Amino acid sequence: MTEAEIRETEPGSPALTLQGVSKSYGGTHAVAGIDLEVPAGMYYGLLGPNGAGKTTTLSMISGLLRPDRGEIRVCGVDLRTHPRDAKKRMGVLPDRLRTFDRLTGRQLLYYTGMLRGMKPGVVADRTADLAGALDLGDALGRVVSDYSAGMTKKVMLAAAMIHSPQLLVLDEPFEAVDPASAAKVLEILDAYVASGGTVLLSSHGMDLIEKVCTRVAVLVAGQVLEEGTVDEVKGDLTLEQRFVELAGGLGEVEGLEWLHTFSD
Ligand SMILES: Nc1ncnc2c1ncn2[C@@H]1O[C@H](COP(=O)(O)OP(=O)(O)OP(=O)(O)O)[C@@H](O)[C@H]1O
Repeated sequence: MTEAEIRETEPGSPALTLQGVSKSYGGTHAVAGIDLEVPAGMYYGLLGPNGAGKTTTLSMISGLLRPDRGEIRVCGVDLRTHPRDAKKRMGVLPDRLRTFDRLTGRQLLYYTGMLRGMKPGVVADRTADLAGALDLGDALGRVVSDYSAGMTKKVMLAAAMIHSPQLLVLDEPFEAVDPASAAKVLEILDAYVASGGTVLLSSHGMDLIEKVCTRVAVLVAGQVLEEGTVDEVKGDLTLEQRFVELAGGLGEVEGLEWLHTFSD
């Protein structure tokens, strides 16, 4: 497919679909046959308590893990049968900040651009734009292993966006990012979504999800317990209250009385 064809996703056609997707690790059913449809041109939130299967789901979507069963389509392209076509439509910020951290920020973005088949001049221009927008200018000459957690996240976000994909898959994009930088990243993402891009994000920040997402899916124990617009899912509650309810409520904390008797 040509770049022009790639850009021409029909308005309203899904940016991502999952059908019957499952993944087990030994005896642990991390993701148990989920269906999801993420419409194009919106923020879509994937929520769930610790261990619910969010990272496993995002890793399968980004092609880092192979599902045991089920089908994943990125802008209509089957990830299993056409992985290159599907992956070039996607930019990914993985959960753990594993990257080629012996490279400088500039080298990492150059390397990413080359892997994406971009022209060096375009990579250089976009690197300058992204570094300016994300306040990374001074850091580009330093190796990524010397970055703070927030700076690493920002340079990896820049790497996810450099080839202007149709879908951004972001696992906890704002964790460790300071509020001023987070506001800037959101501004960039808002403009991206307004121009038809799709952001699938996983976050434990309920306020953020409630503020930016049009639709959400709540994953609990590897299954989609609830899916819909934010208003549909939260009903009369806040999204956080609804999340706690779906995750099984607060329960009583018992058996930690020893914590209240201090040792010498
Ligand atoms: N590599 C692995 N090997 C074995 N079990 C795993 C592996 N990765 C994840 N799991 C298990 O799969 C389940 C889902 O984990 P996953 O990391 O997808 O959850 P999550 O929703 O992203 O959690 P969190 O919010 O804590 O990041 C958990 O029970 C976890 O222990």
